[in-house]
This record gives sequence, C-alpha cells and structure tokens, in this order.
Amino acid sequence: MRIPVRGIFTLTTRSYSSTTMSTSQFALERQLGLSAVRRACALTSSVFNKLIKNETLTKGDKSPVTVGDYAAQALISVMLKNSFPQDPIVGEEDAAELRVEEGRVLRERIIELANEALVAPFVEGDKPEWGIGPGQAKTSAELLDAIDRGNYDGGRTGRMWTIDPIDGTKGFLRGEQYAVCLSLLVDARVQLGIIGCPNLPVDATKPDGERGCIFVAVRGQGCQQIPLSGYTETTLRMPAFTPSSLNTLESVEALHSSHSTADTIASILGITRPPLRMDSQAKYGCLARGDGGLYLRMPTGVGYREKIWDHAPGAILVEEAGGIVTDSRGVPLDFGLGRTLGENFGVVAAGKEVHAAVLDAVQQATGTKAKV
Ligand SMILES: Nc1ncnc2c1ncn2[C@@H]1O[C@H](COP(=O)(O)O)[C@@H](OP(=O)(O)O)[C@H]1O
Ligand SMILES: [Mg+2]
Ligand SMILES: [Mg+2]
Ligand SMILES: [Mg+2]
Repeated sequence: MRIPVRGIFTLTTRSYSSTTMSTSQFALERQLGLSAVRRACALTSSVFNKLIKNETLTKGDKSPVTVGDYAAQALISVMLKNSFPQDPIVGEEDAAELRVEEGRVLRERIIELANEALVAPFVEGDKPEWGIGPGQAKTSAELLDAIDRGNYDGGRTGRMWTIDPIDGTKGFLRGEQYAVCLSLLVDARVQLGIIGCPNLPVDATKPDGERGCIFVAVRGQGCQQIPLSGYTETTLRMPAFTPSSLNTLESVEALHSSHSTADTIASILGITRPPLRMDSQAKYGCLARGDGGLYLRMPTGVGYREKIWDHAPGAILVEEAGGIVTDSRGVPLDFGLGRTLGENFGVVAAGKEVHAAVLDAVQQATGTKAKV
C-alpha cells in the first residue's frame, strides 16, 4: 500500500511500526478522515460559542451558511489534498460569495478560523502515533481554492470524497444537533463514512451525560462509535425491532421531511411512541447504535433533490451496522448520478427485520401500494 508522504497532515511511514500498522483496506483514509472530522468538530464547536449574527449568510435556496461551514470545508479539503491530492471532492459549499468585496469581512474571519484549526496542536482524541500532526497556515487564496475544490460534479466512476462541513446548519444555529460529515465513494459505492456529532450524547439512555461522538464505517469492516473525548471504539449492531416497537427518527424541519406522512406511516405500523426529531445525519448514527429503529425522510412534494453529501456517510453507517437504506419507494440510493441523488426521493432506513414492513406502510400511506 502506498503511504503518502507529502508534508503536513500526511500519514508518515514513522507511524506504521509492526504493532501499529494496519493493513485493512482504506486504513489510511479512515485515519486521515477521523483526524479531519475531529479537527472540524473542534472548529465548529468553538465557532458556535463565538458566533455573532452577521457571521451567517442566506444562500440562494434560502438555507443558512455560517463562517463555521466555510472554515470547516476549507480545513477538511486541505487535509484531504495533502494526503490524497488526486481525489476530487463533492463539497456542499463554494467560495463565490467570499471572493467579492462584500464578502471581505466574512472571508477574513473564515481564513482566521481555518488557519487556527490547521495549526492547532493535536486535538482531543487524536492518536499521535498516527502521525497526523498540525499543519501550516495557508493564504487566503489557497483556502478559497480549498473550499472550491468541493465543486466536483460527481459521477459513476473513480474515487471521490463528499464533505458536508456542517450538516444540519439550522440545528447548529439553534445549539442543537448537527454533524460534520465525510465519505469516500469508489465507483459510486460508499466505502467509508465518518460523522462527527459534537452535541450528541455518547449514550442515548444518558441524555445529560457526556456529549460528543464520532461514527465511522468502512465497507466490510463494521460500524464503530468513538467518543470525541477519546478513542475507545465500540462496534455497533442494530438490534432487531418489531414494527410497533419502533421509534421514528426524523428531521426537526418539516420543510425537509413530511411530518404528517411520517405520522400516518407510524400509525399504520402501530407505533405509539412520539417521533425523535433531530437535525442532521446524527440520525443515521443514532439508528446504527439502536436508538429508535427507523429513520424516515418523506418527501414534502416540492421535488427537492437530495444531495449525496447528506446521505452517503449515513447510509454506510447503517448498512455496516446491519440495516437497510433505500429511498421512500424502496429503490437503493444511487450515489453515481452527480451531486444529487437524482430520482431517489426521501429515505427509509431501518433494520432488516422491519424494512419491508415499513415500505409497505409507506406505500399505503402515500397511496402507491399496488392493488391485488
Ligand atoms: N426541501 C428540502 N427537503 C429535504 N432536504 C432538504 C431540503 N432543504 C434542505 N435540505 C437538506 O436537509 C439537510 C438537513 O437535514 P435534516 O433535515 O435531516 O437536518 C440540509 O443540510 P445542511 O444543513 O447541510 O444544508 C439540506 O441539505
Ligand atoms: Mg447547507
Ligand atoms: Mg447537509
Ligand atoms: Mg451543510
């Protein structure tokens, strides 16, 4: 296996003694990805504590974007480029608004934040023996270019990364759940997914206990949860649920996922517990570790096309924990169509014991069930 040795944030041969060297597939990508997501989690948490009103923009689609989203995308992109310079990136954000004169104040703040995160010593939970140390500060032009490396169009073939630097920006702004999300696709198949959730309780049964966890999955190697404060890995397996014992995980935002359709589906399935509403792909991590048992994202009827960075990392977590992920019609998610999921509408993710029953209820609720 070739180990990149290209300066800062690269994985050095020094770290791979016979005792620490991992020969698993995508081991280097997993280590670099975990480090990048941890650094971005530290960055976004500190931004939240200091965020002021004029540090948020409204994008063309009316969704919010903060200095934290831009700075975290710049940081992760720089780290990826140093170790995997040939890999293209499909990232949510682009730097167009920051390159114009009106974007100057925001731009300067983003550069400052990204550089602080780049040069910070090891962040909490980093494994020093991996050799992924602090990097050097970058110029403004380099960081804007790093953000714009996320402009890749995606597609059916080759390696590519997806970055959603803050997923659930609305939750982030409310001080609730959000996630830093990274995935690696090879020939349109997700091979690695990493989701950092700085505000998520490490144990769902202890909502007031320690917060901050990171979920990671490599195809064929299972799904693990790691606390952001350390590096003890716990392998996750979804427990078997019966339909009526499910608890639906869904978006907080009714504009993103139809709450009323989800209510109808829940009553068809005999679910009595109220839905667990949570922003971001933290929902996929929760599902993988057995909280709830069902993630429903029912289309709101406006023809919204889901973005690949909003689902690729989450989908592999659930699959590696033993679950099934499809769109709301039961069609597998296709990550090879470009930046969006194209004709995949909505998401149904659940354990293999209940997924078929849930799809049946979805079809009844939406009137799409074939008459026999
Ligand atoms: N009309 C819509 N329908 C479905 N998803 C939408 C949407 N508008 C925005 N989104 C996506 O919903 C994501 C948040 O997911 P959730 O609702 O599960 O918290 C947003 O990610 P960002 O916050 O990264 O922009 C955004 O990409
Ligand atoms: Mg957004
Ligand atoms: Mg998102
Ligand atoms: Mg986002």
